[in-house]
Amino acid sequence: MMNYSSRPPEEPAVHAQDLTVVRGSRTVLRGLGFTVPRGRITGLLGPSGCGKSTLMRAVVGTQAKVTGTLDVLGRPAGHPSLRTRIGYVTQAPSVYDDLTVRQNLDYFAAILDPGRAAADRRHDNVSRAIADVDLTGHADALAGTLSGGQRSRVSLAVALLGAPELLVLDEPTVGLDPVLRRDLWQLFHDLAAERGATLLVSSHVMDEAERCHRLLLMRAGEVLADGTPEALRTRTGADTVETAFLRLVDEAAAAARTKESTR
Ligand SMILES: Nc1ncnc2c1ncn2[C@@H]1O[C@H](COP(=O)(O)OP(=O)(O)OP(=O)(O)O)[C@@H](O)[C@H]1O
Repeated sequence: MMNYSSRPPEEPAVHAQDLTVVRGSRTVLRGLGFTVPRGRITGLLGPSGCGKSTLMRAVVGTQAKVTGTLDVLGRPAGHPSLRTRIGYVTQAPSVYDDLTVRQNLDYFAAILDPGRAAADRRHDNVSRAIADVDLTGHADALAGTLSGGQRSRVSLAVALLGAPELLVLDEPTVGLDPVLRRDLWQLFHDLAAERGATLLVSSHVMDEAERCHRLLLMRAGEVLADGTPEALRTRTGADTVETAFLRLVDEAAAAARTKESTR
């Protein structure tokens, strides 16, 4: 089941060009161009409603009305061959409340890696995924009796089962206490460094930006900036990514005003 990619790091995990998404009657993402490097943690940051979840849905291939170029792991987004190569955790935990943590994992493991011959490997993978998210002590608890943060971690464990090359995590640290948040970020770094996984992690908490290798800063359906936290701070002369973000918003507003006045 361990099938992490050994492709050269220069080929990005995600490449988007002129990416546009319409939801209902609204254009939610407008002409985005960006890349997500392999084996790194890319943070997708921006205020609520700016389009982070929509972008993630497009990357994993579940979003309708996507136009432009969007290549994921060398294939067009949504290609059937990508299904087992991508792990996706939505904001709403997708777990069965009437099953224990281990039974939830056993169920998904049986779909990913079926057959009696794989029973030992499934057992090992399930135990590893439960340990990865620090739920070994709760393995026999019913998911319905867990806290919100614990249920989110069960969802994350399910996504880790297939050892995906690309992990797309929509606000994975919402509702977690500082210790768990720190531990989860440590896990993300381990997954990137030790297993070569690529992580695309959304958050609207700017202090999480500093934990990412690279950032895509979004606002109102557009990518404001793309770079390392350090480069973004340096470029804007800011002490924090939050201040850098605010300066970039001001810059973008000033540029829009200039464009408007020269029409
Ligand atoms: N089904 C829909 N039909 C029309 N518009 C939608 C639909 N779902 C979301 N939107 C709009 O798309 C925009 C982007 O939503 P999205 O959920 O991608 O934002 P987000 O940055 O992930 O927000 P949050 O941080 O609150 O989860 C929002 O303005 C939202 O109102």
